[in-house]
Amino acid sequence: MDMSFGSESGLERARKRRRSNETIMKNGEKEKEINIQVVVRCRQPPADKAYTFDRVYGPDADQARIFDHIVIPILHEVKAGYNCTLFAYGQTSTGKTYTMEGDLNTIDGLISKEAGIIPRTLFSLFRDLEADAQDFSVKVSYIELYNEDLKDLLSSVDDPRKLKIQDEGTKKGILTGHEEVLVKNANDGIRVLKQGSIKRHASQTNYNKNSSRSHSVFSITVHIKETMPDGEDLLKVGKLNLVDLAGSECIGRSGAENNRAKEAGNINKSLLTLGRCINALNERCLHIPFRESKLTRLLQDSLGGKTKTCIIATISPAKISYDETISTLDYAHRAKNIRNKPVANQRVTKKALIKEYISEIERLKMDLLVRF
Ligand SMILES: Nc1ncnc2c1ncn2[C@@H]1O[C@H](COP(=O)(O)OP(=O)(O)OP(=O)(O)O)[C@@H](O)[C@H]1O
Repeated sequence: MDMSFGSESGLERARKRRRSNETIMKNGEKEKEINIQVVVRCRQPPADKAYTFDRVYGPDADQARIFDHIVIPILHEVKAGYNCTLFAYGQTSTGKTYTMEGDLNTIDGLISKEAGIIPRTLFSLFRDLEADAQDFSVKVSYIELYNEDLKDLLSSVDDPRKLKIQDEGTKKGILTGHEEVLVKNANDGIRVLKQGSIKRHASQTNYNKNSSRSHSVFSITVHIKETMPDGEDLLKVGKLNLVDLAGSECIGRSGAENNRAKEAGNINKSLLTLGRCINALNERCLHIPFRESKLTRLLQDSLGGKTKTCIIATISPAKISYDETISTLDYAHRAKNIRNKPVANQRVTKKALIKEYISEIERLKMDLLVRF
């Protein structure tokens, strides 16, 4: 006998949810698969090949337009308690650092026209949080990955042993042991960013007089207090990772020799692993080679995980860069098919947060004991 007559059977409901890419989790929350967002920023688009992306910007797109279109919606998700990642990918000298950082100088406490995503994010975030008149706190961290070594750009002690990427359970891919600096306002955040940027590995290449030779991740974590109807205070936590990847380059043409050639080799190797992970995710393979580089271990949750991710692919206007441009577009096109299952972070009680801070203090004390 068909027990579901006149109403939907459980199987039919599950089928419908699968068609809409929706799963109901144990705690009753809906988990929905969404595609990674891919945006292309080009100073002159290639004429003879067609691709489909979420958005494409030409040479007339200024920093404010990129921020308003791409980042504002992501900031809403961060404030709603999601983890989000935005990363810039592209050939060397195509504008990744310009897009992510741009001009970091402020005039009378205001950002410049050429300011990129990070300074604009800090200003927009503080403006919104202050307008909402809720209790909140904002912390930032800044790390770089150079030649497969992680470095905390905000730490006064240079001890790479402190930094660890978790491999197990729900914390898989999460970095621990790095400084998280509490910032009071946007200008304070920019001061911290500038302080870290000075320490970042950069050198002159044939293509770029200030080329980033490392991958960097600037993270902004926001805690917002919410008071429940029963009077209990809960904290909503959202995080935004802003990733500036080192540029992919053709070693022969970029003039890299000796250590610089080794650097370029390492950069290309980690980007190659990132490409292999994107391909494997795209082809729905069972094994994704995340573990083969620290870059992909760090980005694991952003690719096929619970994070909301957007990739900005930057391409060159130069004819000589045609092959690299096509390679970037192919890379970005494949990334477009990756599906993430974003889940909002659980609200935490003050008690749970204090417990977390106590264990963090214990861990830092142990670190000090080991060092001295
Ligand atoms: N859309 C743009 N408008 C104006 N200037 C730009 C734009 N994109 C990049 N530039 C300029 O081009 C130069 C190279 O840009 P940038 O350093 O951001 O490249 P990159 O992709 O980060 O390079 P690398 O991978 O070598 O670090 C910089 O001087 C930057 O100011």
